[in-house]
Amino acid sequence: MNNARGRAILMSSALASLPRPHVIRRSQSATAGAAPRSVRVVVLGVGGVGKTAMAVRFITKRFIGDYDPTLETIYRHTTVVDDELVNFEIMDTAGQEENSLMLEDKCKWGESFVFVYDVTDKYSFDELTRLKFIASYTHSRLRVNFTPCWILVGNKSDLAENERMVSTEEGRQLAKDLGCHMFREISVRESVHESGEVFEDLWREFSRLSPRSPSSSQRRKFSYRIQDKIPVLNSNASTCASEALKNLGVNEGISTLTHTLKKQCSAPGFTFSTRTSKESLYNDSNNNNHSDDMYDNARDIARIPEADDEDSDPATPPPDYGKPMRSRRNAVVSGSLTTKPPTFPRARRKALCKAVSVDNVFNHLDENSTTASDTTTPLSSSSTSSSTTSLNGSINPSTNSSDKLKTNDSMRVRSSSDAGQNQSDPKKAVSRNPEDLVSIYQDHCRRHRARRCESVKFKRPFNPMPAVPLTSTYEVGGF
Ligand SMILES: Nc1nc2c(ncn2[C@@H]2O[C@H](COP(=O)(O)OP(=O)(O)OP(=O)(O)O)[C@@H](O)[C@H]2O)c(=O)[nH]1
Repeated sequence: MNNARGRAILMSSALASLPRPHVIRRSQSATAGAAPRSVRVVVLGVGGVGKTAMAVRFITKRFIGDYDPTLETIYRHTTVVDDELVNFEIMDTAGQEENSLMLEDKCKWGESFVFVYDVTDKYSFDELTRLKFIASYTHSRLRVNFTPCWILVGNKSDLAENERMVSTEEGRQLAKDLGCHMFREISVRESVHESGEVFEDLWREFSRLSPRSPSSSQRRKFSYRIQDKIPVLNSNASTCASEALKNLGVNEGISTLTHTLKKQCSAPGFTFSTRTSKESLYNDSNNNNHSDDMYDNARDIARIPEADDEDSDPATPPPDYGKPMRSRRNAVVSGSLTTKPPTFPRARRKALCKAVSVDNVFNHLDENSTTASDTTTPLSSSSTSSSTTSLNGSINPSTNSSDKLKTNDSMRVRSSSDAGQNQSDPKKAVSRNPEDLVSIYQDHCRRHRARRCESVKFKRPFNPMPAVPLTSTYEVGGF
């Protein structure tokens, strides 16, 4: 009996001397089962200073070597800072955006701000005074229960030795003059950790300044306008999207997709964020080209007849693809490729809202080829990741699209009275061959990119996709 007691005492003292297990301490709300605390960060700076590179480095630890001007993107990334789970929402703004009203909207959305300049570019340094003024002024007019954190970052310090135009001292002085809480000089290219440290320091300072998170009603108030327009990427979205496209045998678009991660998927109908409403965009005088593109692409793919569409037959009711989606607001990106188009007026929404798999396209082809009618039957031909199994292994990823069907006309199915004509006209015939669908899809990618590049708003140089499948210069992944 005494022996047993002695052993128990020995064991408990041995256990007590063991190191305590590392416990991730969460904020009170997190332990209570609620979401981790979060902060919304807006990264501002002129084009090419490395905003996207910095955000992607923080999230993926990888460096983007190429430059592709950003459209807007919001990244969601959850990580542990000082034993606390933090959810970062990082808005990577377009450095070439010149619309200051849009900028005000973004500033209202943000809770903390990172101002980035390039140490080899004096202009990017000087511009920050204006950007900081807009951000400060916008925030001073809001009634919010938090204090934003401001950080000034000088990037590309690896080039400083030969090309520096802004000294470290000047950077520090500007941070002081602008009332920034911190100043950092970093090289996103050379250092894996410096980018992360910027965001981690920002979180520390923000949680010191504002121990309580901004209320959700406050957040919602500023979210709707912005998040309806800007795609949201969860930090594993790019991998899923690339995989889905690869499984479909579509190489084209993958490099854009992974390259940007950031930037919107160039494939028409494939949108990362589906919270875009055509009506709301149209009502907003600041926005036009982007919404037009999204609308046109979705319409092109689904072939929804328009009143002013030459080929459309107004008497033909839109096809019923099932129950329309109720609320786009709930359709936040969940990290996978989605083909849900933007919200349209009810009649079009009915036709557009259901993502149609490649299998369904084949079914439609079967149905329509047996229907005797003189009308053009609209078809939807976008593909979801769920459809990939049917094509797995059956598509050669290195298919050259140049000798495949090219025009959008091939997306239509004519009635049986046209069938003979279609057979003689390869452009109008619809092949059951999945490779043809891939080439049609690739063609859409190309046209979409061209249209977007022509957009005056974003001032993007025209850079058509080569017909040869691209190999990415780097890989984004590891989320
Ligand atoms: N040498 C060097 N190049 C960098 C560094 N950070 C980014 N770059 C390069 O700078 C270029 C622009 O980077 P981005 O991250 O696309 O710039 P951005 O500020 O997002 O530009 P916009 O999208 O136009 O707003 C890319 O070619 C990057 O590879 C760095 O620390 N050192």
